[in-house]
Amino acid sequence: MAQFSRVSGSVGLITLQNPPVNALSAAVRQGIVDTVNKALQEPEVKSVVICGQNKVFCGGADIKSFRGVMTGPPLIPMIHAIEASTKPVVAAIEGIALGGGLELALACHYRISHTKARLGLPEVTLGLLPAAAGSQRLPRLIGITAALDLITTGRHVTAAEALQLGIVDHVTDQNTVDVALKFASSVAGKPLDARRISLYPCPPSDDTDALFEEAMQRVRRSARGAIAPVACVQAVRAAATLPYAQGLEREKELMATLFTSGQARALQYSFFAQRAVGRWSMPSGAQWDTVEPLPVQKTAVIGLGTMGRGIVVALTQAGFSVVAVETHEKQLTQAKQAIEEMLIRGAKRRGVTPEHDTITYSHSMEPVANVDLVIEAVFEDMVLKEKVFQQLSAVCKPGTLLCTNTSGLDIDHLASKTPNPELVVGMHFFAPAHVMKLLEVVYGRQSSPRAVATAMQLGKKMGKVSVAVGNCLGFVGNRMLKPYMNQAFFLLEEGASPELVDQALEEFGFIMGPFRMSDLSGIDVGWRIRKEEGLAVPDQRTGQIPRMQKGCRYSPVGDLICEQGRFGQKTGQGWYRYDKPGGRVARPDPWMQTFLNQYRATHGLVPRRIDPKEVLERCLYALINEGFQTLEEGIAAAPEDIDVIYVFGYSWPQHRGGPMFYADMVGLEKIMDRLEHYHQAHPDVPSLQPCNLLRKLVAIGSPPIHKWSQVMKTLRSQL
Ligand SMILES: C[C@H](O)[C@H](C)C(=O)SCCNC(=O)CCNC(=O)[C@H](O)C(C)(C)COP(=O)([O-])OP(=O)([O-])OC[C@H]1O[C@@H](n2cnc3c(N)ncnc32)[C@H](O)[C@@H]1OP(=O)([O-])[O-]
Repeated sequence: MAQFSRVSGSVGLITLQNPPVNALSAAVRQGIVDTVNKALQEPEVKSVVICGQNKVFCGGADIKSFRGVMTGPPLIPMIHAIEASTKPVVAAIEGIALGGGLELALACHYRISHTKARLGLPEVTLGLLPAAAGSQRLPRLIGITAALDLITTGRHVTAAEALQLGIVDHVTDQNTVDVALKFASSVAGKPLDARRISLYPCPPSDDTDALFEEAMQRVRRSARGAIAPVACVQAVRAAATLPYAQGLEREKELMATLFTSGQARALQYSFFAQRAVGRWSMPSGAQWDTVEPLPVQKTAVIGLGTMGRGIVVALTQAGFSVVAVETHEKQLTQAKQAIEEMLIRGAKRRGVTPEHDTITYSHSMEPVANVDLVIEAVFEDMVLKEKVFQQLSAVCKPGTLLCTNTSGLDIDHLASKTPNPELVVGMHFFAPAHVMKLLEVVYGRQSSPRAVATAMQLGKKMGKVSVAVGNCLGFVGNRMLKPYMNQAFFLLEEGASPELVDQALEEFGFIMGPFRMSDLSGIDVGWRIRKEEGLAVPDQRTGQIPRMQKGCRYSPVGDLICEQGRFGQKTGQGWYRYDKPGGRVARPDPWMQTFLNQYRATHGLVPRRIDPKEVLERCLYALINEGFQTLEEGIAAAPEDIDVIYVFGYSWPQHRGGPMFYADMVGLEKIMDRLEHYHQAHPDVPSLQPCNLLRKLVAIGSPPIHKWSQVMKTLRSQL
């Protein structure tokens, strides 16, 4: 809806009303058409201000309506009527002006913004492009290069940057609507042609072709197969090369190719999935809106290795005081320096002053006595973690939450080492912890709902996308990664090369395939865990690591190259070779080919040609099958949880929605059939055997993903 009121005699005020973000639903669009007509027809009204209810201008088109039949007045004519108005129209921008919201403001003759407002055209993040003339007006207003940056990245700009770019005419920290009303009456009757952006020529560039060629290459490199960024470049090119009306037609054509695309569906699913995971629930029935989090101001981090340092930085940047504990003096000094440097870099990037004085460094636990929450981030060793939890239980004040950053060890076991297991939860950050958005909040059998609520709220305050999951080995993310990695190893045994496997998954959209990722994070990390699990241990009789363990196929290729000191980037050699230890550029290594040929010969394996399709199906379907298993067990509450974990923690390409959304797109029956096909070929690999939940969903006709949660409820009760 939109409300019209007359203010100070001659200014008409139009207020958009559709909380929480005044999205341009059919009713709002109709309201704008009606109120603009009213303002233009009322002779007393000399100028108009458009603002949004609740100090929020407009969050753009109503994303929730995209899957339905579009009703109500179309956006473009509505927006054109504003620009064509003979009375000046001023946009009073508070909170946000995003997508169609900014396009609405660009049709106004003047834009006044509050200092705290954020503006942008983020349509590309939803698999779309600015389709209410934004791709034609913005380049005309701020130039091609700046417009290309905002439209192909979808990034939000601050009011200060919007003023500097020329998107807004004035920024105020006063009441923006009042300032806009005063301004509107001051420009009443003034000529407006010079304020109609669609009439502006697009500022010329030295070499338009070269500029767009370079932009297209850049966008294609970072898009990882996403189509919307490419269409955005094409739309802006239309603005630079065509008259406005033709450019608008081109914008419409391009939007039509995107609107119904699978990628747009995936990205919009991902948008709502990110919001859905915030509405967490536990098997006990406790959930996000029925549990009050505990207050947290003072925090502590125990262990200042790579993860601990990142967590200290993330907590400090979120405004918490931190006690940073590292028992090794030398490690403490190095950590202090590293943390300070990260804070300075972060502050520079955000244009703020670095916060240093809220961190207390200590090599003893004493200063931890009065904190509200502790995050343990010591070496991934259970015995060491038990000792730390016992020390914390002795030092901390009653009611202090004890959180562990373990990436997969048993939360219940650690909790059993403390007098208050209800106050123990996992907070699994992803490296680098001050950069990666994902946080797995892991509840154990005795974790209290308040402990979970507190960890989830802390994650949100740290700017993380937090997902609540149950306790099991590897939780959700790492647990699903195991069958994915195993398939990658098995494919090497059967004839593939690391390059072939990685290329198939990188063409699918992953930033890095399993072997390049493993070289980055260190192949020895997995090797140490496999040794602790008793897998990577040679048989005393044969001296070889058995290829069948507990009746299941096991591939020791990763263990064998670690035994040769090939840990990846950090040693300059891993699955690939690098120019030096710490090198980043992976090059195929002839040594690897020789090693794999010898390994196959040793184990009587006859290599065969493996096509990328098989790589994708075996690695991704095994991972997806494990995902269904975690849903079946209730470790993951809903498919959205898994998909958000994989998009924000494991670089699953967002334009493919996530593993479970992808499974829905591919078709559950096909996934099950292909798994059965590969399981027949590899009966000693249980992770290829379709799990019950997948079978049941197929048996009842493969309902769409948004129906899975309700099906799971009944199925879990039957399973
Ligand atoms: C023609 C035109 O060219 C094209 C085609 C378009 O215009 S395409 C649309 C372009 N617009 C966007 O991309 C902006 C998308 N929104 C956001 O980025 C963020 O929401 C936010 C605005 C920065 C606020 O963040 P927040 O953290 O304060 O709260 P929230 O939890 O995110 O949001 C609060 C609630 O509002 C809902 N919501 C937010 N934006 C919405 C929108 N545009 N449409 C419908 N619902 C929306 C959201 O789902 C949540 O609902 P619920 O979960 O409570 O039920």
